[in-house]
Formats: sequence, structure tokens, C-alpha cells
Amino acid sequence: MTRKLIHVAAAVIRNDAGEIFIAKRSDDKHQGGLWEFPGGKVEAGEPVKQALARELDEELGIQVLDCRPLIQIPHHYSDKSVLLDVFEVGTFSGEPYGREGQPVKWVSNTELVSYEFPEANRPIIDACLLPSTLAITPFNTKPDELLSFAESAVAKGAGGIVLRFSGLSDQSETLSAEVEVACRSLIGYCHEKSIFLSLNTSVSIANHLAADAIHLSSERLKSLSQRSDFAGRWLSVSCHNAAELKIAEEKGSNFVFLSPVTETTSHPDEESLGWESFSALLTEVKQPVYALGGVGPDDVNQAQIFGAQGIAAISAWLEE
Ligand SMILES: Nc1nc2c([nH]c(=O)n2[C@@H]2O[C@H](COP(=O)(O)OP(=O)(O)OP(=O)(O)O)[C@@H](O)[C@H]2O)c(=O)[nH]1
Ligand SMILES: [Mg+2]
Repeated sequence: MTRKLIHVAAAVIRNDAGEIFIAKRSDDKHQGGLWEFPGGKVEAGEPVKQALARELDEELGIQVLDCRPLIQIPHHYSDKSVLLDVFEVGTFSGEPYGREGQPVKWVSNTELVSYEFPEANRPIIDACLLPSTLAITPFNTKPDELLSFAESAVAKGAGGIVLRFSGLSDQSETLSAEVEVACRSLIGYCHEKSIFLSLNTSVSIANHLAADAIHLSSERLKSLSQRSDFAGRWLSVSCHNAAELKIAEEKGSNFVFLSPVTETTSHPDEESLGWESFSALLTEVKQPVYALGGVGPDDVNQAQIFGAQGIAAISAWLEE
């Protein structure tokens, strides 16, 4: 579709309790009656952050003190096309209220999913729920070492764990008793600590373990005939170029890893993208993207400036 995108600045406003401020669109508006992230159209020649600040003052009576890019979503409705340019606002002055008479609410992450938003907002909800850092287990991790890897990564700030190791993540469709016990124990640990957990494995094993999230290589994604084959909430895919990003989206992934961003010792032969190409690839993508390859927790801000949800890493979590 070649229709011109209407540039819209929208805000995920968080308070100290981690709740998010949402508003209800009036019935007579485009996508009326649904809930929204406050914001509005960017005027001609107006810098987007200025538009965001203006809209949040007009609609909620707050002054933005600091914000960072969260996600950009190009979306085509039947009647118009929008580019939702979403920022996370963590610092503001004033107390937000419905300055235009619109119903408003602070909601927790768990409550967020029960509100009805416009179709274009689905990836914003996913971006709100996902952590900014993921720790991937080294492939040679033994089943009895998984928990200590996870505990150590979490202690260093990891918001989620991706289990990828021999015995779970190779092409086999079966698990040894030892691997199954280890996975179930990790599922229990992450559930208890409210830590995001994804399994790099086959769809049948992930379903067998009742996993909430599965991570597939672009190669393995080919064996997923439809999204509903995986019963869990989250599907993510490893991508390296525009073609793989497109297929992941068509197959219904919620988020992707894009790699290698910089040179890595684990894959010295692979040509790295660099941040500029990484960011350029993101313009066509409407789902959260983790930077992977030669990055670690210290690169989160950098990754987010270039449009990423955050970083995923293996070895960076092992450093002392
Ligand atoms: N603010 C906002 N707009 C959204 C969201 N999701 C979404 O599809 N949109 C679409 O983005 C477009 C612009 O938003 P808007 O109606 O807030 O624009 P505005 O504040 O300038 O309103 P106005 O035209 O009444 O002055 C609308 O077509 C709306 O449907 C969202 O979460 N927040
Ligand atoms: Mg608005």
C-alpha cells in the first residue's frame, strides 16, 4: 500500500508503581470507543518529541520531562494509514487527568491485556509486557547448571531467560527425563519470580511443557504451519535480514532477535550489521526487536535509541 502514513506520537506513561496511563477514545473519533495510549498527530514540521509533549499537555495536563523511544508501528487501517511513534514517558510533572473529558485509568501490566485497543496497538502492548534484557543460556549448559545461570543473570538485571541448550534445542522431538525435569524447574522458578521465560525448542516439546513462550530459528519457523500450532502466548524468531523479518511477521511472531549487530567472538565469520543498518531494517518492522550479537546489558540505552526493545545476549551475562 502506498497511502501516506499519518505520523502519530503516542505515550506509554508509567508511574513509580509501574502502572500505565490509558485513555478512552470518544465514540465519534477514528477507532472510537477503544482505549488508547494518549497522543496525537504530529503537525507539519514539528519535531516528534515536541508533538508528544504538546499532545500530553493538551489531553492530560502533564509536562514531559524525559522520554525514550519504545516502538514505531506502521499500520494500514481500511480508511487510513498511521505511523504510531511510541515513546515511554517515565518522568513528567503534574498529575494526568482527562483534560478533554475522556475516561482515563492507571492499569498494571496484567490489567492492560483486558482493555480493548485499536488493532495497530497489539505490538505496543507486547512491548509494554516484554523486558529490555534477555539472557540466553550457552548451548553447552548442562541441565543441572541452568538454574544457577538464570539466578546469576537475574541478579545482574536480566528481565527474561531464553533456554537454548543441547538436549532441548537440537532437532530432536523428544526430551530426556533429566532435561524435562530441569526445564520444569526453570519454568517454576521464572513463574515464581515473574521472569519472562522462553524455550528454544520444537513446537511439540514447547506444547508438552506448556511453555508460555517459544523461540525459533528462521529455519525452524518453516516447520510451523500456523501460529495456533503453538499453544502459548509468545512466539519469537531469530532473524538476520529483511526477508527473515518479513517471514517472522507473516507467521505471527510477537517479537524477533536481529543479529549480529556487532562483531562476536562466537560467530567471527558472520558480517555484522552495525547499528545504522540495524536501525534501517527496523523501519519496516512492526514488532519489538532485540539486538543480539556482541551486545550486553550495558548496550540497552544504545539499542533503544536505535529503535530496539533492548538486548539479548549469552556471554555478556557470564562476565564477572
Ligand atoms: N493517540 C493514539 N492514537 C492511536 C492509537 N492507536 C491508533 O491506531 N491510533 C490512531 O492514530 C490516529 C491519530 O490519533 P488521535 O486521534 O489521537 O489524533 P489527535 O489527538 O491529533 O486528534 P484530533 O484529530 O481529534 O485532533 C488516529 O487515527 C487513531 O485511531 C493510540 O494508542 N493512541
Ligand atoms: Mg489524541
